[in-house]
Amino acid sequence: MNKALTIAGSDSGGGAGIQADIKTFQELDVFGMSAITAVTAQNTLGVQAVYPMTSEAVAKQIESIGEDIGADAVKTGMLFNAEIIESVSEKIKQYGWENVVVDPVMIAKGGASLLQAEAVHALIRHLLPLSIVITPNIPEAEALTDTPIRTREDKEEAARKLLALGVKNVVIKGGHDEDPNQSSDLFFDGTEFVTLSTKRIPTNNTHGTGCTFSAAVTAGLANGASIYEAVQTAKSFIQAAIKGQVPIGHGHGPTNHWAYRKSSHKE
Ligand SMILES: Nc1ncnc2c1ncn2[C@@H]1O[C@H](COP(=O)(O)OP(=O)(O)O)[C@@H](O)[C@H]1O
Ligand SMILES: Cc1ncc(COP(=O)(O)O)c(N)n1
Repeated sequence: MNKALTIAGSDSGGGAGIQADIKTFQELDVFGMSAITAVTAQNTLGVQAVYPMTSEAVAKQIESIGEDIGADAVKTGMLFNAEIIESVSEKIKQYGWENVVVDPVMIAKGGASLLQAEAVHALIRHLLPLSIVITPNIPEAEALTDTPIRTREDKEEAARKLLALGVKNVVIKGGHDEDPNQSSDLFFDGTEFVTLSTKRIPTNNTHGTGCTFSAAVTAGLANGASIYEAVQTAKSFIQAAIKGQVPIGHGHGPTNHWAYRKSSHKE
């Protein structure tokens, strides 16, 4: 029984955060568990409120899993503040977890802050060195490296800077790219750059794409895949999920977490 733990925020609307992660784990045959860092009141229109947990409450949830069940892979999403980042990092070290996927969530698509600006430094200092792979989108990669990203060369430069911070592997996701035809993610393991491209799907329903993608990478690692294999499957999973669409709510709708299972053509 392969088990994965997500340490992230709750999205009441069900499209991102903990909810997206657990749905994705389930779809990829992994037993999903959670440590909730914050409760958000959220829907397809945006984030209406954020209620962070105490760092103690987060640590306790992780201990409950570490002391009894264990985890084959762990992912982090919304961590909100420096105290939570520090206690999550401590617990990851305590339990010796190595398959750690860090999705450095900073800002929701509607603009709400999911990580306090002063916590970026704590993320870099405490958590990034414990990760096996990090999955920033373009604005997050820019914030972590102080590098504006416009071109492919900029992405490579940012990826190199992230590895210099102690990161072992990185995927810079291309959802925010200008390219109208392709959505291309750049994978870098310190030696080779590999681009994973799929056809860009014209849609507003991209709420939770980043969470879903990094959860799929985590599920792959829990199932024993290599990092690159896990990233490849995650790219197919998110492509199917965006294509599948779930047109609910009045704003940016979520992705379809069961579409990959149902699709006969896994791209
Ligand atoms: N319109 C789209 N069509 C196809 N793939 C997309 C689209 N938008 C995002 N993606 C893919 O979804 C994943 C998440 O990317 P991104 O949206 O950049 O993350 P985030 O949600 O963290 O901002 C990446 O694999 C990216 O290439
Ligand atoms: C609780 C929570 N965590 C993360 C996101 C980011 O979502 P996205 O995957 O669209 O960047 C979110 N909107 N809410």
